[in-house]
Amino acid sequence: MERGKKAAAMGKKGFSSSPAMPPMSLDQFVSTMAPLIDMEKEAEISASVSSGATRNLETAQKRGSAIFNLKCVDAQTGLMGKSLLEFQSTKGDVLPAHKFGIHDVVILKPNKADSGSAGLGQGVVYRLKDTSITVAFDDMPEDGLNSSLRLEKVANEITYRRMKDALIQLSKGVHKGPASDLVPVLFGERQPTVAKKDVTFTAFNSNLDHSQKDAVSRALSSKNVFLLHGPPGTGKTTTVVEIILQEVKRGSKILACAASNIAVDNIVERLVPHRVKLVRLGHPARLLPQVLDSALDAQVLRGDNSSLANDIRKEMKALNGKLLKTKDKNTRREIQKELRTLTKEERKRQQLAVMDVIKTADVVLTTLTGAATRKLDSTSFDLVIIDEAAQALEIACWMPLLKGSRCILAGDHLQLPPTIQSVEAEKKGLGRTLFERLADLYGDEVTSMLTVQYRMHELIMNWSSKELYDSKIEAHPSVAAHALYDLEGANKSTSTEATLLLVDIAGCDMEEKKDEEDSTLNEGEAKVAIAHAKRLVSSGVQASDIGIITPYAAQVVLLKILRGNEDKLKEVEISTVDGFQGREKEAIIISMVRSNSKSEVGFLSDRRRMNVAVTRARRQCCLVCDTETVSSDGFLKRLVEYFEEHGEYLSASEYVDE
Ligand SMILES: Nc1ncnc2c1ncn2[C@@H]1O[C@H](COP(=O)(O)OP(=O)(O)OP(=O)(O)O)[C@@H](O)[C@H]1O
Repeated sequence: MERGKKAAAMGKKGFSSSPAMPPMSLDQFVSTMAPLIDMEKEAEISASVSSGATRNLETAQKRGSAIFNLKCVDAQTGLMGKSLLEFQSTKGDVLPAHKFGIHDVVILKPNKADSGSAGLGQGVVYRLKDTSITVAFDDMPEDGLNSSLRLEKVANEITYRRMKDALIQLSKGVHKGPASDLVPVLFGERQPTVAKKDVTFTAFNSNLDHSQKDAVSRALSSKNVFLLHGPPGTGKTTTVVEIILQEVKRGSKILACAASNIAVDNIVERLVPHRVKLVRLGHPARLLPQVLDSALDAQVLRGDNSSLANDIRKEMKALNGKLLKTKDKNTRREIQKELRTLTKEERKRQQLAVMDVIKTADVVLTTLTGAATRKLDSTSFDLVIIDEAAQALEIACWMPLLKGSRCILAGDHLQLPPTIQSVEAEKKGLGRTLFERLADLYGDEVTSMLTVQYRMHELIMNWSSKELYDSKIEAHPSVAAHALYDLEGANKSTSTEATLLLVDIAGCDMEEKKDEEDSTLNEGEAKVAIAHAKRLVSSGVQASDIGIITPYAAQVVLLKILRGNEDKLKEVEISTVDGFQGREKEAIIISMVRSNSKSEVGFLSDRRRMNVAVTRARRQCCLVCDTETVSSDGFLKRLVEYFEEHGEYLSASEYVDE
């Protein structure tokens, strides 16, 4: 029987978020993915300013891939010699709507420069606020900083090149590489195996719950592949960290990766107190300040080979000085020869310094793309661990996987998948994750689900647990009944008492609209969401404990405008649902936006998006929506009914005029 069918017949799965797909062979994978990567690359390039498609700068601005009319308000040196420049709008407070993200590569140009011009410098977005953007440049741009400026987003072609390389390596066969035993298992040609005897261990973290302990034990027993399924708030990263510590104790060399820099840094931060020998690879501007000490650059600077390289550089400087003063041909030739030798030696010393650090580390941590760096070319690992694996393209996971003989993937395919720009590539399966594919292929045989959650009040959790996790999740007693008014400084009031609150805009004349970019927004609903945030703050809840999230980008901009400069609400975080994955707040206000006579709900019906939205809340979840419109979708109807049954119902009219 084919493996996928076999798993189904044995009742091992039923946990895919999309209809079960037939198992995929290595050849099929390579031939399907190659054109899809190109499509995705094209889609990203055409959305960036440098492409012909957006030569028109006005279009670039509309699309959010350029920010115009900026002024440089601060310039500092930091981050191992990088220059940090902060920009604000010359026109007003909040930056115009844009699609810049933290860590994006950008080019700085004079405001009116041609679209094809070289610009003043290229850098990496280091910090992003509503009112300012900070960029890290390798060198301080020499001039032009006093005039009006713009930033353009650059397509990140390196990632695509590296993914393509990984695909080529896979297609050539990896018979002799470190992953030679792993590849057949991940493509269903060979069964996964586990240690004959259960592995017992003494946990470093004495608080691990039963499901976490069980998962660690099964991970340690796995010989090729293990999936750690971590629903919201269940301590997935806590468990990953315990697995890493146990594996280090066993003597394994580990490559630990995640799709995002922040997830990698989270692991680094939690490993550092255990004095693990680790190194974090990556551009310093993309790392959290608190992990910079673990960065490769910082460790290289501390190494012996690096100080030798420094001595050589000093010698070269002296020789260059001599060269400038010497006219005699023979002496010049000799100095030049010596300089060439020293240059080679210096490069060699630098490389050795890097190799030293990587060789002695028990754990190397980097993003998936970072794992394809040449610095790791000659290093293989006993274990590759990928966190956030359900948010990563499968082909991206192969960059680290090719370097290891065993793997552990952690994630939750019932939260949002990776973002894909090309609609065509998405339709053809680029977004299907390895986590999901393996879950379909092997199911429970290789999977453990964490079942105790440490974030949400029981009422918030129960909806998600029942709808998506077969009612298997339980709330830890420390959070099961926690209320907003238990927070320091908060009072018990009608606004803080409810755990679930449904604010209905049906019949309140609050129809949705489209903005110029065709994104949907709803002003009435945005006002209600802000009004509820105000009520919470008036009841003593800290603004920084409140988050307003919405599926639509245009609604985010509108909410930020409506909040304005009100000091009281400044710290309230406003974001898209997708941008808030992985985060949490004590109180979450969800603005669902859709309100129309055709009962169209668009992408609200993606259960993974609503799962992420609701499960960001720790003590209160307030759903602002048009119950008539959204109830046209069966899944959303059940959500509304759940809130009606277990929470408090209010009409939006109660918030009008606030
Ligand atoms: N066994 C435990 N006992 C007490 N608290 C725990 C335990 N496991 C996890 N937590 C707490 O639960 C919270 C979430 O843990 P962690 O960051 O590991 O979760 P996660 O599953 O990676 O998060 P997300 O839901 O965002 O993916 C943290 O505050 C953590 O300290």
